[in-house]
Amino acid sequence: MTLPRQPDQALPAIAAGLGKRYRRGWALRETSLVIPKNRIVALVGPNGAGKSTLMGLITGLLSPTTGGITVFGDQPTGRGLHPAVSYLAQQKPLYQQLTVAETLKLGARTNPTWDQHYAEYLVAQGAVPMEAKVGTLSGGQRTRVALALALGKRPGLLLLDEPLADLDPLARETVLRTLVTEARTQGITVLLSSHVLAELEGVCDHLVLLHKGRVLLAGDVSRLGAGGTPLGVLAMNRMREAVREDAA
Ligand SMILES: Nc1ncnc2c1ncn2[C@@H]1O[C@H](COP(=O)(O)OP(=O)(O)OP(=O)(O)O)[C@@H](O)[C@H]1O
Repeated sequence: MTLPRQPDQALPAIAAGLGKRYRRGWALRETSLVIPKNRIVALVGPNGAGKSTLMGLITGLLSPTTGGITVFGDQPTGRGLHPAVSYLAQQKPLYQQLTVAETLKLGARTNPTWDQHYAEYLVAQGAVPMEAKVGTLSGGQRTRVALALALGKRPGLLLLDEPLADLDPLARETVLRTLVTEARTQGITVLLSSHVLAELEGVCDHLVLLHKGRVLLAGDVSRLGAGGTPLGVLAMNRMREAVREDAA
């Protein structure tokens, strides 16, 4: 079994001080963030707030216009993902014609830190048949395979860009429960973007709230909501405040 990569414990998972401008304007401005390790982070904000852009900068698929970003102390190279990072985008990167077993084999071929036993265990836990073609699986089963592919790499940081959007509420809950268990037991930092604040409640212990390309709130939920305010209420209150400030 391949041992999980152990990022330097003294370094944060993500440290950023940057801006990102597309042709149409700034998607992120003066974004300053430090995300410690071993957190399950809710990345939330309205449409167009800059969540996917931030994910793209962390993966190195995008590069900052100003400033910089580090992931476990390293600057993204732009030549593929950091070895300790797994990224699961909304459109799950799976080949419909491959079987689940062939999909995992591909994971093994492309990831030096691949843990086949662990990936098979995650698939089996979801009762997904190994010989089934990916194209014949249900949405929930496909998400389970995509998650096994992402976690089989044994990442230190897992980025999930609205991965549960096409699942029914029960499947969402099951996948989230698996995710939290694995993140907690394996010491994985997870950055999870979602519009459904309620489903992040009790799952995420750290909040990053973006609005119009700015960080409105960032930190551990226990610290931000000192009186035990739930994550969803914290985020909604701060967003309403920002809308009022914009209107004033
Ligand atoms: N490739 C691109 N070219 C030009 N503008 C872009 C590009 N990608 C994003 N943008 C713009 O940057 C801003 C932030 O977009 P981004 O996709 O990061 O937001 P988001 O928070 O992920 O939104 P959503 O919740 O709708 O997915 C938006 O104004 C968007 O129109």
